[in-house]
Amino acid sequence: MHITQDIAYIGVNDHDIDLFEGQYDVSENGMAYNSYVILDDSVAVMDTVDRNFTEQWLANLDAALDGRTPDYLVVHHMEPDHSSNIAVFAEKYPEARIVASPNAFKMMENYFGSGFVADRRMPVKEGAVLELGSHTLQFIGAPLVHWPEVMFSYDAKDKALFSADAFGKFGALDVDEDWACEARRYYFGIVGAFGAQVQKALGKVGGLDLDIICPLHGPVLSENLGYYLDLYNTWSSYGVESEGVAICYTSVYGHTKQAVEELARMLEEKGCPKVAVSDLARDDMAEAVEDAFRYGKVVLATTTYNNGIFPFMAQFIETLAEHKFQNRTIGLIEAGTWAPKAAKGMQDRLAACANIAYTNTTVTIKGSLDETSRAQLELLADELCGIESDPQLKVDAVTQPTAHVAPDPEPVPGVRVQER
Ligand SMILES: Cc1cc2nc3c(=O)[nH]c(=O)nc-3n(C[C@H](O)[C@H](O)[C@H](O)COP(=O)(O)O)c2cc1C
Repeated sequence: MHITQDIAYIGVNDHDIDLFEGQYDVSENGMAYNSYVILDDSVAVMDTVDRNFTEQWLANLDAALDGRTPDYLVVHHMEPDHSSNIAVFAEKYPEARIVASPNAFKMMENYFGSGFVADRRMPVKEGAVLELGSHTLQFIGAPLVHWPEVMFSYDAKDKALFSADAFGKFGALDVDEDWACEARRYYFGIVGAFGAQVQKALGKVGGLDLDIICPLHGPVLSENLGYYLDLYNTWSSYGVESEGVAICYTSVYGHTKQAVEELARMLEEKGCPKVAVSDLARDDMAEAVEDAFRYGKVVLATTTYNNGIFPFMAQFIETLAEHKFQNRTIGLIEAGTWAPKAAKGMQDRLAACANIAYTNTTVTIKGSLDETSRAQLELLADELCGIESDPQLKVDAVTQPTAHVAPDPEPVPGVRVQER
């Protein structure tokens, strides 16, 4: 498939994969491993593909070469889903030179043995160029987007940016689906922790005259590139992409779930533009992470669990913190039967996240929902929707001291309680 007159697509679709990078569920729509070839006076192949698709990729390459021989293999990223066939390529095309960052060559030795292609290496650094004829490749360092060795390359003739994993998405190319949802889940899962480095890379490409973005996963982007660049700028600066509330919860016996459902209904009734609800034990946690980054307000609802918080919520907050979750407003709903303390447990873990604001209202469910906790839910919904609450609601929401439970009655002399 030709992308431009001289740039051909030679990648493959993977519908056998269930978990990408060992954790992201792609069992429904698979993955694409993209590879390209620039056919000019010289021929440059841009990255290889996953080791499970060697034959198909070589056949695609062969067809695109149409009898020609590659002069270069340009390696943008060394993750095995792109680098696994470098050794196969090097053996099949012994004259071709390998172009990559110095760090990439170190990784090649780790994967393919010391001295690998030592006599055919072309290490390139920031700003280096490779003349192919009418096409000139300019190399742009993009370290930690998302591995240390990553680089982009820019072809001035076709105004094409080869962007490594940046601007990629989950999903094979023979599946027709919305780009943003699976690109957002992919970004926050895989690149999310490296926002500062993505910002730096965006700064380098911002001034380029771009017509095409050729990522290593997902479709080639060739229209309205500003939409994609703006999204990457929002995501990598940890900005709020959409107005709305993400509610992420856990519940064992349904009481916390009931509170979440009542809160979601209240938010919708009060005009909240979007309420995204995730059950952290049953839904895809990567989707919940995506929603937590997408919206500016997040409600975390969980049960007190052996004096701590429920494991899925602990894992979720840890994942958010690992991905540099920040700049958000958080509302907390805690459940407990005898000593609710999940709110503190969640806040202690969220202390690792920067610039987190908490709502004034925390909802405490002791056993099951009652008038007080329902009033707290209403207060929380008002606050999240920017609505001034009825003063009476604030009174109703005050947790009454626990009704004094009378001690067991003293045994009446002479009356024996039947021991079971
Ligand atoms: C294994 C287990 C441990 C719990 N530990 C506590 C606890 O330490 N303190 C407490 O107040 N409630 C504890 N609970 C009760 C829950 O916090 C919660 O009140 C109960 O599960 C009802 O909420 P749910 O219907 O949303 O699950 C525990 C529940 C379970 C299942």
